[in-house]
Amino acid sequence: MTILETIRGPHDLKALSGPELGELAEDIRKFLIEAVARTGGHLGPNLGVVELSIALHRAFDSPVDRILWDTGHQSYVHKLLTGRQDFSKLRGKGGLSGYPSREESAHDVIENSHASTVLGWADGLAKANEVLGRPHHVVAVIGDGALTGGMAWEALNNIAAARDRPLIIVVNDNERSYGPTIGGLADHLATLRTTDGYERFLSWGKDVLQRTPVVGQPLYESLHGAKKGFKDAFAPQGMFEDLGLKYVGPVDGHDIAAVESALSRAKRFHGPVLVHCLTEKGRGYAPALEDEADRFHTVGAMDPLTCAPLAPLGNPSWTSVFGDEIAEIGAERPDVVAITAAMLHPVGLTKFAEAFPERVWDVGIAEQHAAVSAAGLATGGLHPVVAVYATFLNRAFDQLLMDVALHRCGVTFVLDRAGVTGPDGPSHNGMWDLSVLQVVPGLRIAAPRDADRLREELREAVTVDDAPTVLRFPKESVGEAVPAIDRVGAMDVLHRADDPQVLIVAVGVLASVCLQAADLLAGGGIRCTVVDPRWVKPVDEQLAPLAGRHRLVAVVEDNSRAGGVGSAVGQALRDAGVDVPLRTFGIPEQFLAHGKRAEVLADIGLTPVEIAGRISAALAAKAAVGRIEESGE
Ligand SMILES: Cc1ncc(C[n+]2csc(CCOP(=O)(O)OP(=O)(O)O)c2C)c(N)n1
Ligand SMILES: CC(=O)[C@@H](O)[C@H](O)COP(=O)(O)O
Ligand SMILES: [Mg+2]
Repeated sequence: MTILETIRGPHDLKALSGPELGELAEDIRKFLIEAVARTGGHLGPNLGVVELSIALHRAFDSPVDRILWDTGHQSYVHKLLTGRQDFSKLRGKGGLSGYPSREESAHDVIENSHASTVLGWADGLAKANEVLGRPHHVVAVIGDGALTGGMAWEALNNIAAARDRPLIIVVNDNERSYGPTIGGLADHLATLRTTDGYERFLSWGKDVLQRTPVVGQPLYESLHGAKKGFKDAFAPQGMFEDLGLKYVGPVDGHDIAAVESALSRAKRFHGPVLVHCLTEKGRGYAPALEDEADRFHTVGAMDPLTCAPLAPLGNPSWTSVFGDEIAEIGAERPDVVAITAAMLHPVGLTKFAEAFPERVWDVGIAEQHAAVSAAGLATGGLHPVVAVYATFLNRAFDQLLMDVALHRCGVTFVLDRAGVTGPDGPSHNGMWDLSVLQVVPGLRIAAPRDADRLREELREAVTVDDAPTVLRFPKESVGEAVPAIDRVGAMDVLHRADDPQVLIVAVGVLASVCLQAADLLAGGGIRCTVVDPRWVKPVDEQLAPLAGRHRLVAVVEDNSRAGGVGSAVGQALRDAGVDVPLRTFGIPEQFLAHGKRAEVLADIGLTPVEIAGRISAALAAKAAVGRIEESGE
């Protein structure tokens, strides 16, 4: 039996000796590499926090003390130490979540997994402790990447305002987000790292001087008294202390005893303390350490020895089609520039950045800044392409509305991972963009159905220089090309029948699902037209007259049913006085549990069989109403 297998909860850690703790850390690394290779997941970040997680659970009494993880992608070790060691279905349907989950454990508090929120949560929880007179600790673990987010700084400002309210911030500084963390903050953390020499000098001084007869002790005391002056002079590290936070560190985040001792010191301090821990992303696994791009931030299922993917590589990903095309556009258009919020490679900007390094900016985990600075770039005469995951655009809604759209800036937002994403669970589905963006005046949204349309619509988007444009596409591989047989307005007609009864409006990647549904319906004698509007906002002017020639309209979208394309089409029909019943097949208004994308789509009925069945039922219901009306019942 390994030591890890004996750990049922944090209390089991407390009795372990130093060597046993070292063995436990080894067990955990071995476990993580084997388990995450089987299922996929956030391997690099978790390998980096093994000792830190052990030390946290020894120094504090979770769940009475609250240990909070920013983003939560680095909580696997925390799970292992809090009674969750069945990783066989990690991120899969019915298995453990890839993030903290309140349903799974009382030790988990935050599960939103959008970065930079932990300090706000900690501030609130610490205030609640104060008001309710609870003596418990609140500990927030935040990465150097997450610390680049504006929300973290709003929280720091508040935390620093109460100098006697205890709150412990652990900065897990591995010098990376996906790639190296950038900007002034990263530079400042780098400066703090160099104070290591100063700390060692101090402890050497303490040893030597305290042992020196007569003059030693007074000399040490005056040296210690002058500590702040020394630090400022030799190793400027004032920012956190100037803000009003006690700074402890830097601490070797892989030395359990050192981290535990720093945390114990922090616990005794009756105010906000920041403990700066230095860790290595991917620690202990050579392939991760050799991966310069992102240190195995996330991996798919793979062979742990060769790192070869377990699933065969299919068609290229949507991301890579975008990445190739934007690089080509960049070569033709010197005014096209790109912005990423700390995700250069995952959003497909690698080629563009290699070709035009001076025309791409990584702004950190700062989607709001990405949008506003894009407005500035556009006003300055460039055409910015802001590439983010759909779910993270939520952060920048106000900036898109007020800075980009109100100012009529030509900015293209490229939303990867739109629709159901799957294994990352409720926080990562990009299922709200088509709803929240409907209200933005002047905005145009394209939802390509295949790779050719992605290229075509991206090129159309970057020609719009007086309004924002959005392009959205899902995770994973592009399917086969779906050819158009005709055009109506700017819409592609994908399927047509004589004397059609049902108009199916297929949004983006769901076009092929709609065509299969139309085939099934044809088998039952129901004749359909299937169109892909290509640009789903604004609604094409030809859609209402086309709808008027059918008995039922079905809008199929990989987005919340509330307020998406279905709602916009319904509004357009009403405005045009077209009285045809409309059904929207989209994502129900709920947070979707993790699982494979295909499983989640099946669970919510976005499959050809379900859609065909429901269209057929809707048509039958309409016919029944018609018969009742005719007979005057
Ligand atoms: C608002 C938001 N934007 C982007 C992301 C995607 N993302 C997840 S982890 C990560 C990097 C985090 O870096 P850091 O906080 O230093 O943690 P590390 O992985 O290095 O431990 C990013 C950009 C996110 N989760 N939330
Ligand atoms: C935590 C986070 O937000 C990212 O790491 C995300 O999990 C990556 O998702 P993909 O694996 O789809 O790139
Ligand atoms: Mg980091």
